Amino acid sequence: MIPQKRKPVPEPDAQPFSPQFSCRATGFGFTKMKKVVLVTGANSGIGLALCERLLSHDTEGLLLCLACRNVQRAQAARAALLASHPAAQVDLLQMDTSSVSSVLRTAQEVKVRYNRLDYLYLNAGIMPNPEFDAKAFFRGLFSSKVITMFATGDGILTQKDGVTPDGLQQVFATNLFGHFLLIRELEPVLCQEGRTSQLVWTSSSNANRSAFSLEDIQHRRGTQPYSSSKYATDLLSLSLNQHYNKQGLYSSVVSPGFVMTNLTFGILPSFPAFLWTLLMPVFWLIRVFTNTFTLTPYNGSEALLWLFRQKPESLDPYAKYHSLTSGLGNNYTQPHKMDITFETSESLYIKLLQLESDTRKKLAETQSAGPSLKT
Ligand SMILES: NC(=O)C1=CN([C@@H]2O[C@H](COP(=O)(O)OP(=O)(O)OC[C@H]3O[C@@H](n4cnc5c(N)ncnc54)[C@H](OP(=O)(O)O)[C@@H]3O)[C@@H](O)[C@H]2O)C=CC1
Ligand SMILES: CC(C)CCC[C@@H](C)[C@H]1CC[C@H]2C3=C(CC[C@]12C)[C@@]1(C)CCC(=O)C[C@@H]1CC3
Repeated sequence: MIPQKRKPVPEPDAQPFSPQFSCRATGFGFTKMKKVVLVTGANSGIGLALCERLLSHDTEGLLLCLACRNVQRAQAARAALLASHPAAQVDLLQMDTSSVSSVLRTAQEVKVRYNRLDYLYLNAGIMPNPEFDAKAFFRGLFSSKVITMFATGDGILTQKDGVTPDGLQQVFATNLFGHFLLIRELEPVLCQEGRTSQLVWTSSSNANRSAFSLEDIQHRRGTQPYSSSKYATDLLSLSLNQHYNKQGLYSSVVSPGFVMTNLTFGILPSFPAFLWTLLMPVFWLIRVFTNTFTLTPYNGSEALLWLFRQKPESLDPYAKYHSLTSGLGNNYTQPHKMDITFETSESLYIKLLQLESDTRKKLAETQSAGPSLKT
């Protein structure tokens, strides 16, 4: 785990039944309990902007935990957050969402460190080896689908996926399955009597039913693993609500819009970052026609922050909450019904439970075989 200096602030309450905003007695009188918020992929882009905005919203009432795969980048993000919010408590965890053992180890550490988890932002994500279809893009520019194309990226992007050392498809493992395992492992801290917890997924407008198949949930055979993983995210969120709402756990999905981050810079690799910046006036113009061009991580994190402020019971499990920015640059959040069915979400859930069980068995076998048998 990442070494860090911890500030002498009170630990969250040890009582599982204590309400979210309760006070507890300490040697120095009564102290308001901190809400514990964990964000995956928090060291850059939308995740980092969210952390910044959460701390601006409530510096002292939150215990923010950044779960990142790269220790140096995580430490840099923590330093940046503390520079603007010196009174904040920001912890670090090393976690690679694409690795089963890393997720299980991190979950264990979370359970040891914190005995409550109020918000879990499932934000880490990748779009590896993207291929931009310039021909389809120019055809799209002169078609009736031009606005949809700019809002969703539909029809102009494909990716080449890889396989993880656990034998899972890279995009599926990183964007969806690692997060699913994390939730399952964290059940004891997420589902506590007398308290609600929220899961917030960074999904995408690129989630598309046509890219997803229940017969191939990992998208081994297609060329749109990213779109498939985000559609699966939408389905999974619905089934998590079905299975966990009665235990006080609620799940929602967000579409941050089109945001310029490391992920999107990778789409046109021959296009250096400064050229994207030069295109800003073009993007501002496009924003007049589609409010999905949020462009900055700050704007893109709007719906993620909005959900933080909502009562989870009031949220619609069939809605995707979109971060939107108007032509004049004003941010707002709007729910849109998702193109998903209850039956498909349940079928996916069953398949994920089966994969979880297979993966755990495989890991146990590898571990019992001992390190000498590992390649
Ligand atoms: N940018 C956009 O237009 C949109 C983005 N999204 C989604 O937003 C989320 C955040 O992406 P964004 O901010 O754009 O891009 P960034 O690349 O800036 O952020 C992605 C974050 O995920 C982390 N990450 C990647 N792989 C892993 C892994 N295996 N384990 C742990 N962390 C990992 C990255 O860490 P590291 O720095 O080490 O790579 C990084 O912190 C993603 O889920 C993405 O799909 C959705 C719609 C639009
Ligand atoms: C003038 C040209 C260089 C403009 C090129 C624009 C496209 C590269 C982008 C238009 C819509 C964008 C988009 C995404 C990526 C970049 C675009 C295709 C996403 C697919 C990125 C990841 C997501 O999750 C959703 C985004 C939707 C819009």
